[in-house]
Amino acid sequence: MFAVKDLLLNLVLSGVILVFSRFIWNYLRSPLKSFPGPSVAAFTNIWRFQDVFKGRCDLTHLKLHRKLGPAVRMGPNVLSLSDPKLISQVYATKNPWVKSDMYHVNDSVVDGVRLKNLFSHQDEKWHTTYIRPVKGLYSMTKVQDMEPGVDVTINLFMETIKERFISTGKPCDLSEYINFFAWDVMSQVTFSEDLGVLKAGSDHQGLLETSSKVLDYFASVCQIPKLDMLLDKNPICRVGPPSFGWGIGFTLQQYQKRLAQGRPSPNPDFMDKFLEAKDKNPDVVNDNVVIMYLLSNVIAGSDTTASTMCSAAYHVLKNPRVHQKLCHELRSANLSVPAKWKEIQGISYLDAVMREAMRINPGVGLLVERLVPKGGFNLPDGRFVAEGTIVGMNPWVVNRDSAVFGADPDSFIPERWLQAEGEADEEYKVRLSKMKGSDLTFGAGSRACLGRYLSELEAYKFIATIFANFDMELPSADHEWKIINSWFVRQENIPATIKARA
Ligand code: HEM
Repeated sequence: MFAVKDLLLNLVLSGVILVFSRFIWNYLRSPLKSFPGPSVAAFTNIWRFQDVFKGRCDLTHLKLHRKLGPAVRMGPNVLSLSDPKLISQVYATKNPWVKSDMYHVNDSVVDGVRLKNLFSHQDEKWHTTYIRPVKGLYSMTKVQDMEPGVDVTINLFMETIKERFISTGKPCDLSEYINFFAWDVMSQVTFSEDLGVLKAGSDHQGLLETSSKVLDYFASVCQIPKLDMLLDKNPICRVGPPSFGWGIGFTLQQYQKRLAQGRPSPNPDFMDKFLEAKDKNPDVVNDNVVIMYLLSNVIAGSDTTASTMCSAAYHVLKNPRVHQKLCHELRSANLSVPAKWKEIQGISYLDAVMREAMRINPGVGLLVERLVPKGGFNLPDGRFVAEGTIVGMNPWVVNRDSAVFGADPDSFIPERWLQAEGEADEEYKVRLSKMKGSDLTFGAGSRACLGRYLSELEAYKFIATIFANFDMELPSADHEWKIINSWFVRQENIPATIKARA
């Protein structure tokens, strides 16, 4: 009996000694000892794991940078940077720095085979090969082909709101309904069929909930990517988040239906365009690659765009001055319902509101990590960062740099995007271009967001249409929403009373 007890005690003690030795080894080996940061972060990545797990690491990152300067150690080998001047170096277009191992966690395993995707692949050659056949489909000009699909879903949203909330007087949680809209619209433009969440008024298939759980897992575990091998990618016993089973099943079903019924679909959609890409590039695009393209639309493009639209709706409703001005601009433009993309181009206040909504609440909220290449590099202040160090910038930190974005960067002030009274044309041009070039909402360089213009088309049209047609109000001036940052940033609790426009 005593022997077993002693053995267990010895095992526990050895484990503790091993873990502490590892921490000390991490510290001694760390190339970042001279950089400031939380002391525990010099020994272990567990510090950043727990910080992300709590769901507001953007606040921690912002606080640390404001206190400690533009380079903060977040782990034994992880450095967070905040100087927007470094964007073009860390996220270069030519000879891009490789993505760190955090992205491995985003791979999926099907029948024992690890499947990578456009977002997670670290190999730039692979990435270039597979993005080339479809990249052109996401230009601002080409995404306008998808406008009819966006319109179908905006109409459905308007009808649903009238039926469930305007006619009953019940408050509508915009965070929920904007998410339903965002998932349905991305499915509509991808497959010409929505997911049915708006119609049901609920996440009846559990797809949105699964997405949140997958993201919660990704965000924390990618801070210590090796953990993934013990959890989700464990070959013996998987201990991971729920899988996207229903979403994958829906995608396969839609794909098989399209192959059986023939093309094209009545409205242009991405599935037709991906099938055209398959015809033109048979050596690169096969059925599995088409499925990868289809899934990346829905999975990468729904939560992120919902986050932007929630941010715009919430901040406008919280700021009566902005609310009044936006409604005035939109309503005097006599827009169609839904508002057409071409009609809203000249409404500079709408553009300012949307840019500010993204600046203050970018849809991605962790460090966007890269590996420092051979030879290392010097920070603008001369400090050296060695090759192999993981560096990253958090859009939530960079987007609040007052040297670029002006005074009061934590406040929602759309006017910062407009020409100020007395500001010369040239001065404004330079200031605006600096702000646009420093905004990290959609990432930057060779791995910048593929869906940026699609997302903007959808979000601008949606916000223009609802504010032009509905009078909305939060329950009180001091009402606060809830933000959860787990790579993608989601929001909860935006209850609004909605009436048809007076
Ligand atoms: C407001 C909405 C969106 C935001 C804030 C956003 C943000 C981002 C960011 C920051 C990255 C770079 C990640 C990195 O460097 O690690 C990215 C990449 C990506 N996004 Fe988006 N995104 C949005 C909408 C979309 C949409 C609508 C789609 C698809 C239709 C999409 C598809 C992708 C893909 C495929 C990548 C990987 C690109 C690559 O590595 O080449 N995103 N996104």
